[in-house]
Amino acid sequence: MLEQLQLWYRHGWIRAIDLSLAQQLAQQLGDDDQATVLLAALTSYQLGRGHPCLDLNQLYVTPEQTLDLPAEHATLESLQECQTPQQLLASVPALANQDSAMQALISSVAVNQTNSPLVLEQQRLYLRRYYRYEQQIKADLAARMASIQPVDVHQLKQVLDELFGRQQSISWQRTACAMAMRSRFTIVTGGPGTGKTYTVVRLLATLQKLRGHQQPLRIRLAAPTGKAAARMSESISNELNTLKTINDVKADIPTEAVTLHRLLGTVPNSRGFRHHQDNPLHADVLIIDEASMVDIEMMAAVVNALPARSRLILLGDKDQLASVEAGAILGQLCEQAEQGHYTPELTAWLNQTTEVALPFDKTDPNGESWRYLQHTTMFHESRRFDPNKGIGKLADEVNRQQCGWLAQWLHDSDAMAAAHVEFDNIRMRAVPRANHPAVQQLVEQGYAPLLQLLQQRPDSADEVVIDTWAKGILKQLEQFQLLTAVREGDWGMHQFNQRISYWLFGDQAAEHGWFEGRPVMVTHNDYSLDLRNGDIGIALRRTSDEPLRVAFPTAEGGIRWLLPSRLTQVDTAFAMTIHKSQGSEFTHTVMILPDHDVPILTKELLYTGITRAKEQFTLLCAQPQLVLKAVERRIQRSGGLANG
Ligand SMILES: Nc1ncnc2c1ncn2[C@@H]1O[C@H](COP(=O)(O)OP(=O)(O)OP(=O)(O)O)[C@@H](O)[C@H]1O
Repeated sequence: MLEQLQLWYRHGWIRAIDLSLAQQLAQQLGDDDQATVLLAALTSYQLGRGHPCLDLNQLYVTPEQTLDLPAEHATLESLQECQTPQQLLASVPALANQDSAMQALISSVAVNQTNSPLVLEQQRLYLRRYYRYEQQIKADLAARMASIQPVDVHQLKQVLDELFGRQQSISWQRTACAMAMRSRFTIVTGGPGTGKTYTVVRLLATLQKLRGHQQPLRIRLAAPTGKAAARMSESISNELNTLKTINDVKADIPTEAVTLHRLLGTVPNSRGFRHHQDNPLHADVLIIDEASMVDIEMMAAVVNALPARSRLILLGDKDQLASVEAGAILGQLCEQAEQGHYTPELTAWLNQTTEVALPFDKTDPNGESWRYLQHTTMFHESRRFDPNKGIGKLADEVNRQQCGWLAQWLHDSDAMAAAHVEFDNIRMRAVPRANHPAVQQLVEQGYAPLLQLLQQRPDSADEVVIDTWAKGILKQLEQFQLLTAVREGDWGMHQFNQRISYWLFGDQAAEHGWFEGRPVMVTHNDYSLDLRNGDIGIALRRTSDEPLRVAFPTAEGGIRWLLPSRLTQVDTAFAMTIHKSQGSEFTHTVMILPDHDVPILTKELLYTGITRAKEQFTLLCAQPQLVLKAVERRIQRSGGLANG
C-alpha cells in the first residue's frame, strides 16, 4: 500500500506531505493498521483540495469523484502504473467496505485518543488540528446565536421605515436588517449585485441608531483578500454617499476595509496572530465580505479574536466555489437558505417589524433544526443583472441546474442573440482545439488595449506620472480575462499563459521568464512582502533604461514597485483558473472548458466563472454536451460545521 502511495506521489497524484504522514504513521503503527495509514494519507490529501475532513460515506459511494483521482492531468504512464482509489482501498482487507473501515479506525490507537493525530466523528475523519478549528467555530457560533439581544421593536420599525420606506411587498433587505438586530451572528447571502453592501450600510446605520445613549459602536470591516477589501471599501463609501437619510449616524459608519490578516495582525514566521482570546479585537461589530472565500483556519482565528459580546456578520455568495484552502464554511452554514426554514417564533417577531408578513413557504414549524438559518437571509433579486437577460439569465439557469434553455443557448447562441437583443452579451464559441485561431483572435482583441497602454510609458521621471500610468494598466487588466477550469494540460491555465504570452509578445516571452507587460498573480501569502495569495501585479519598466519591476496596487490606492527577483511564487495571469478568479470581476470574462470531462467541472465552478463577468461573457468549449453534464454535477462539501 505504501509503495502505491509512493507511486501516486511520484506521478503527482498526491503531495509530499500526504505521503510523509503515511510513512510516519506506518512507522508508529506497524503493518497491522494499514487501514488507518491509508485513510490518514487520504485525509491529508483531501485537506490539500480544500476539504477539512475525509468523508467516508462519500469515499465509499464515489471514490474516484470524491478524491478526484486519477488526476485530470494524469499521464498514460501513471495510469498504467498506479492503482485507482477503488483498487487501492480494495487492496487493504480492513477497507473492503465502509463498516469495516469505520471499525478499523475506531480500534486504532491513532484515532480518537488523547492527542492522537486523527479524530473520527460520525463518518468524518479529521487531522486533529482541523477538527479543533471546526469545533472552535461551532462552539463560538452556537454561543453567539444563543444570546438573543433585546430590541425595542417599535423604534426598530421606525428606523427601518426611514431607511427602506414603507413596503408593499416583502423586502428581504429589510428582513436582514431586522434579523441582525437581535443576534450576535448574522449571514447575508446572495449573488452578485443583490444588494448585500446596500443592506449592510443600512444594517450598520440601524445598529448605530438603536444604540441609544451609548458610545458609537466600534465597527470593523474586513475581507479575505486585498482586492476584496478594496472593493468593499469602495462600495461602502459609494453607498454611504448616496444615502439621503440617517445623517446623524453616518459618521459612525467606517468605510475602510482591511484584509483579515491585517485585522488580526500577522506574526512573522508563525501561523498565529497578534489578536486572539487573550488580546481580543477592539470591535463591537465585525463585518466580513466575500465570506465564501474564508477558510476554516482563518475563521477559527477570527472567532478566537472576536470578543463574545461582539457581533459577527458574514456577507457572501453561498453558491460560489468555496475557499481554495480547506473550508466551504459559508456553503455549509447556509446550504438550504433558499427555503428560509424560519421558526414560527422568529417569523412572528420579524412580522412585528414590518407591515408585510413573511411568506408562508419560508416558515417551518421544525425550523429549530436549521440553527444557522435562523440568522440567515438570502437575497435573490439582482439589481445588476436581470434574471431574464444575458449574464443574469445564464448564471441563474446554471445555478438552478436547469438544462432546457441552456441546451438551446449552447446550440446556437448567435441565433439567440440575433433574435433577442437581451442575449447579445453572452456568446458561446465551439473551439475544437485549445490553440484554435478563434481563441487566438479573441485573446488578441481582448488584450489589444493593454498592449497599447504599454506603449504609452510617460517620458517623465515624475513618480506620480509613472504611478498613474501603472494604475491605468492595472485597471485595464480588469477589462478582459481568460478563465480556465483546469490548471494543467492543453486546456489548462499554464499552457494558455505560455500560448498567450507568445501570441502577444512573441519570442521574447518564450525566452525570458520575465518581460514587460507580464501580469502575475501571487500564489502564496508572503507576509514579509505584504503580498497575499491572489494579488495581481504587472511587470513594467518605470523608465526605458531602468530594470523591470512589478507594480502592485496598494490598499491606499497607490503603487508598490518590487523587483521580480523578490517574487518567488507567482504565475503569469493572462489566464487564471476560475478558482483563483473568486472575488474579482472583469468587464469581459471568457471561460474556456477542456475537451474532456473532469470531476472538477461542476455547476458551482461554472456559476462562479459566469458571475465574474460584468458586461460581457464568452464561453469557449469543444463539446457543449460537457457543459450540460457539468451543470448537473454539484460539489460535494465535506465538513461537520452544520451537524450537531
Ligand atoms: N433596495 C434597493 N434600492 C435601490 N438600489 C439598490 C437596492 N439594493 C441594491 N441597490 C443597488 O444595486 C447595486 C448593487 O448592490 P450591491 O453593491 O449592494 O450588491 P452586492 O450584493 O453587494 O454585490 P457584490 O456581491 O457584487 O458586491 C448598487 O448600486 C446598489 O446601490
